[in-house]
Amino acid sequence: MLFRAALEDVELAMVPPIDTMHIVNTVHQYHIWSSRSPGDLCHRHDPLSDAPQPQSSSQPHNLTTSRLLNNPPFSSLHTHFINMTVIDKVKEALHIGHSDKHDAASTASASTSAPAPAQAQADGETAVVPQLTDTPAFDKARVTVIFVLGGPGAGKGTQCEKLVQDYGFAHFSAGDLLRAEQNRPGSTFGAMISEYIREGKIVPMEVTIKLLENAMRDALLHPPSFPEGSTLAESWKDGKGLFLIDGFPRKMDQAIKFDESVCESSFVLFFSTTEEVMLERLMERSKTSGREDDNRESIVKRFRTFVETSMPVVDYYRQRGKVVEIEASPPVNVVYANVRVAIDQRVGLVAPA
Ligand SMILES: Nc1ncnc2c1ncn2[C@@H]1O[C@H](COP(=O)(O)OP(=O)(O)OP(=O)(O)O)[C@@H](O)[C@H]1O
Ligand SMILES: O=c1ccn([C@@H]2O[C@H](COP(=O)(O)O)[C@@H](O)[C@H]2O)c(=O)[nH]1
Repeated sequence: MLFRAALEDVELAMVPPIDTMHIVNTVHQYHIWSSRSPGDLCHRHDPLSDAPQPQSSSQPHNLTTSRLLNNPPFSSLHTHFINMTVIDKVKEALHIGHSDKHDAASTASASTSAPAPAQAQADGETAVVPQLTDTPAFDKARVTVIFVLGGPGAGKGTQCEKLVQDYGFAHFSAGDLLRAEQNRPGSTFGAMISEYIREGKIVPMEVTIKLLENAMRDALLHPPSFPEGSTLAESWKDGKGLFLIDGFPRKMDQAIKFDESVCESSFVLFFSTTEEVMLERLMERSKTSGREDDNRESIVKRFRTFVETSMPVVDYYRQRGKVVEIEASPPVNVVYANVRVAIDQRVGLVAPA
């Protein structure tokens, strides 16, 4: 079976038999849960789940997609799913269109080159479509979110590490969370994430936003500990929190949905430098990083995605006066001195000397 899912509270008879897209949307609208498996990220068994308990197979009204697809008038949808690649299947289940030229081109090429293991993994597993809300999970008066953007290898992670040390931020890299999910035993999105990362493409927003939201929730529940009464402790008191969200949002849909369903960001730290500098840094990093996308072919694709898909996000925030641009070419400590000025001015935090 290609895409098994447990649908809660829906009877077959209740699903209106209209066209294929309508059915896919209907599938998406109802709650789709996976069986859950242990994971170790941020205290969660499943970092994509916001349900307190796994779905029990004995629950009433438990309708699998396989049953749905095998029943007329849905069987044509079944055939449709059989002919799809991993990325297509996920896009369709998440009802994401092939809206931009780059995505369409990359998907087309993936459809002829999808690796067998990825296909096998997607074929045998349960689909999880994370559900995002229409209202923010966190109050921006208590939770400070700073987005950290810049091209691949600009030095975002390096600067974030220093900010964590000095200011007590919780740092979540969207790429790291995706890689952890990719490697989590039992993840139904592992193969899909791997394929997107290798192609330098942006994973469907539902997955990334849910990973970020859950990581933030866990950090608020288990805040870092600081000496009582210190400025850093104050930042995490009474449900308050300070977050660096690194390498996100990379696409406009993510930017808008994160604001809507997680928390409005305060501002964007944007690290700018040339592709030449970034390429050199990434090639150096590739000697030790073990990252499957730290190779020349993936790096070129990532650069293209950055220019075509992510720079419009930076421009969107720039038009709203929310971008602090930092020249990222100089040595780490020179860059960091400018970062500190920006943080001190914009957040009003004072790091220990
Ligand atoms: N200012 C700098 N000068 C020289 N090297 C740097 C500088 N900043 C970071 N580096 C090095 O460049 C490489 C990329 O840095 P880093 O991993 O922080 O980039 P990134 O923007 O987080 O990358 P990605 O988007 O791919 O995750 C690392 O090996 C890091 O040590
Ligand atoms: O919001 C995001 C962030 C990242 N990705 C994918 O992950 C890789 C690696 O990201 P890094 O920030 O360089 O660690 C990126 O190329 C994307 O494929 C994503 O899909 N969505």
